[in-house]
Amino acid sequence: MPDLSEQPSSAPYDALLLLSFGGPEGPEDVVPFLENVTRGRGIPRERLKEVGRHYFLFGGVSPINAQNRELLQALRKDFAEHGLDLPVYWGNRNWAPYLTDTLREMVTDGRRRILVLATSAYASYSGCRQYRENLADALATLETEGLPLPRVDKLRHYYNHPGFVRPMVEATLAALGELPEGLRAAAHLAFTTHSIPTAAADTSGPPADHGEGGAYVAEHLEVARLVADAVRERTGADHPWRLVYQSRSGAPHIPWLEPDICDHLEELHGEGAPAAVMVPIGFVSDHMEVKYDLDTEAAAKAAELGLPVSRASTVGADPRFAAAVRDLVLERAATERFAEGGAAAAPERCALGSLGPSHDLCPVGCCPARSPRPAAAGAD
Ligand SMILES: CC1=C(CCC(=O)O)c2cc3nc(cc4[nH]c(cc5[nH]c(cc1n2)c(C)c5CCC(=O)O)c(CCC(=O)O)c4C)C(CCC(=O)O)=C3C
Ligand SMILES: [Fe+2]
Repeated sequence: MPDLSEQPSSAPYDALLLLSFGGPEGPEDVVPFLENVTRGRGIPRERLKEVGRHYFLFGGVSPINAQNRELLQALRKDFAEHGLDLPVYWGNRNWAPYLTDTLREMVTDGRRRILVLATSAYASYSGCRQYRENLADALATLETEGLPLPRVDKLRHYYNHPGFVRPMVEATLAALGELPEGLRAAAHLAFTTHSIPTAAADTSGPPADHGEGGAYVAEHLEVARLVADAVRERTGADHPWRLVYQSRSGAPHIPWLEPDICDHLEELHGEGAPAAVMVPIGFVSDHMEVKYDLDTEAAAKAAELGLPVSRASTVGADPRFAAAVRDLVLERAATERFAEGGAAAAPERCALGSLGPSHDLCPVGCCPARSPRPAAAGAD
């Protein structure tokens, strides 16, 4: 007889929603996609033309949707193999399947208590609050349609979860292995993430974390350190490392996080570094920011300099990441049951390093928008 108390329970949740950015799937999608991304965001036309060109170089197809389909399959497989009976849906901010359509489908299917996994591991306006605003907008649309409103909660940031960090350690080791053998031991590690305006970085995370760089920079530095330490333990070599940025947009007079990966490669070359590994810790899959900004642009810069580089892969649909999501779902479900008086104890919360597990509920003032808008799944 199976012990039913051993069955993993996601109660009170009745569905998981994978919430992502979305990307174009053909040349005719590129301009409407970019219009969706930049609606009301004041991105210079020149930058948009430039970014459109990146997509056209790849046939107008972003890899991100295929990667999310893979992640969806990996999650369903992991849940099924571990007896977790929780349907998984997928919706995007900027392209089909659109979040509003998915949420409508979920409600029509009878889902009333929804947990959200965003494909962004860190605190920031773009990676956290903007998704919460998108959820609020979608809920408002369902309300105007007279549909019942589900309760929506968002999983905590998972940047320091071992299921996110450990695949990146393996990926960094693999990328070191792609460098010429004689250059490996002294190769630099360039941990890279999306640049954001310094004003957005400074106010990222809960108000208590605000200050220079905010939670955004602190969380990335933590992951960089965790990966660098684990790599040193495995190779015995003390690779110099730095956190750098990529994919800057916005007006030139507005300060964004620096240095840019290309400037950093130039600096490394100038200092006589023998080789470098680019480790895109800021991204969950090898989407366009990785394929173009690193594999195309930064790789060309390195070739021009004569600096050997390789690039570590992101976690993507790694089974360890899928297992981490299951762990986070079960943890949050148990936390809710505890809060509602249905469980004897709060669950353990898995996190590497010293920052500790991130908050479940974004407090008031977490990653504020420039102009305040309704946001779901938080305290405000
Ligand atoms: C922090 C962050 C992440 C990581 C967290 C997360 O994953 O959420 C991220 C991810 C992504 N960004 C993406 C694409 C774009 N981001 C843009 C613009 C911007 N991103 C920003 C930040 C971030 N972006 C910011 C501050 C802007 C400026 C304007 C604004 O405040 O909105 C623009 C407009 C043109 C341009 O400015 O480059 C595009 C096309 C794609 C899809 C890639 C694909 O298609 O494979 C993905 C996963
Ligand atoms: Fe936040």
